[in-house]
Amino acid sequence: MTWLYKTPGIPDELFERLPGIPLSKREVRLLMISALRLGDGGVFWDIGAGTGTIPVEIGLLCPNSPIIAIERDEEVASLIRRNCERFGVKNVTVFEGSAPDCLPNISLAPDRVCIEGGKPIKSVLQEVWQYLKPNGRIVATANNLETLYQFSEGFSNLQARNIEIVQAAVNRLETRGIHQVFAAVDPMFILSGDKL
Ligand SMILES: C[S@@+](CC[C@H](N)C(=O)[O-])C[C@H]1O[C@@H](n2cnc3c(N)ncnc32)[C@H](O)[C@@H]1O
Repeated sequence: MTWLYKTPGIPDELFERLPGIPLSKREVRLLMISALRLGDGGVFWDIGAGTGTIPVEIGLLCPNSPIIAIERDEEVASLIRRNCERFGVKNVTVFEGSAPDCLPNISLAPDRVCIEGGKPIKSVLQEVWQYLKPNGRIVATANNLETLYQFSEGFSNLQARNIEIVQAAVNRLETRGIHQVFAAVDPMFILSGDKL
């Protein structure tokens, strides 16, 4: 099946999933994409690409951008390839490796980076910063205070500009038994910062 709509925000259930492999929920994904401030043609790295929702969405939005999806798990890397095929995305290269160690092997320097995996966090951030082009931008996600703090401190130490942190709280209406209840979608912190 090829997804034909141009607006981002593909419904979660349209992606192929693997048990236990996380997926950024649609509403959170939209905030991440917005925070990236993409331009078609720029090089994009997604570190810890998981199910591949971000490379798929960005591949559709920016068909002229080289997109590198970095994923340490071989099975998950294959899942990303299948999701790209499913949505007809042709400009994603899946790079199997563990960040930060694998990053020097990527030949194209990025204009935009999304950090969703990799430890220690500060080493990943420092390594990415070295490769990030001038006027480049990093967006990182955190679902706990420790990660939030490490990214926040990491951005400050690197003297990133225009640091922003947004905490999204999204609730979806669900049917539970005889009731319609609002269920929280994984609360997420979205951090972003620019390199001069
Ligand atoms: C939270 S998931 C990303 C989900 C993704 N946002 C999506 O919606 O499809 C994080 C992924 O990072 C990968 N990962 C964790 N540490 C990594 C590392 N050091 N290098 C590369 N990938 C890593 C995990 O295998 C996992 O698939």
